Amino acid sequence: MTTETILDVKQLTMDFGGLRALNHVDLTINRGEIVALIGPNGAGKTTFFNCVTGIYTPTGGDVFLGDGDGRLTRLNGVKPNRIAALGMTRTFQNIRLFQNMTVLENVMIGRHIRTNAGIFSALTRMPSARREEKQIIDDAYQLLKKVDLAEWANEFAKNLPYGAQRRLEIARAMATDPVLLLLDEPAAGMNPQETQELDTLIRRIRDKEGITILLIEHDMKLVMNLSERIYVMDYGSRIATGTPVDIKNNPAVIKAYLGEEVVDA
Ligand SMILES: Nc1ncnc2c1ncn2[C@@H]1O[C@H](COP(=O)(O)OP(=O)(O)OP(=O)(O)O)[C@@H](O)[C@H]1O
Repeated sequence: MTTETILDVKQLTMDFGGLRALNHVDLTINRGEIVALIGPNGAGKTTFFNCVTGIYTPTGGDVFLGDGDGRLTRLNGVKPNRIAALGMTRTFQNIRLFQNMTVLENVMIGRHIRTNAGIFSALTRMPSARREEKQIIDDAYQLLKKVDLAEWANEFAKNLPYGAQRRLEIARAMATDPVLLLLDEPAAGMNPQETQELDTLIRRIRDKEGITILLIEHDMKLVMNLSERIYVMDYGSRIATGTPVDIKNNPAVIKAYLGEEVVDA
């Protein structure tokens, strides 16, 4: 652990009945890094996200969120909303937008977590909430600009092209001002052009917004291009960690992926 540590996961273990989905996994991320978590289907990647974001209570281990200045908060037992407010948010493997709300409203919902007024007073239009509401609209619009969706602000989410819906999910996750953003298969279902735009967007989020990124991804070309460090899991255990070059040439990784065309990117 260093003063730059944003996420420090120690010996994370998760059992589902007799199945050990995570087996004493350690993972550390420093401020400003783009890190990927990869592994064959069923390796435990999404379970890892669910445990660190408070959706599941792990069987064992510790999760600490850092502020990048040496202060760490232990997240064991903390609820997902509180974890988001502390600075870690995520997207999901399957798109989870409010399809019948506008693009702007989808981001505003994410933003409400950050404000005092909360959703109730916003919905009931209390006078005290009005100024805050205007601020939320402005902030949400600024966020849409950052993911190149400003021109879609008043469109229903369901009318967006697929790649744009995925970008909207990222904007909504960014609405809570995270220090660390967890992306679960952000390129899933994207065509090559959308994936290229996603690559540019993720870099921009890190470089311009200073947000640290951890992504789960099966698109090895994207992973190898984008990540500075990679963690590899198989059957719930961490089997390798290193730079993209290290990982490409790691025999344990090649063995885990045997039969899948993923390491030749
Ligand atoms: N809620 C649950 N109850 C029981 N078993 C579960 C649960 N969630 C995940 N598992 C099991 O845990 C293991 C790890 O699953 P997980 O979804 O974390 O893998 P993954 O690496 O994210 O896979 P993929 O790349 O296919 O999304 C699998 O064997 C899965 O069946």
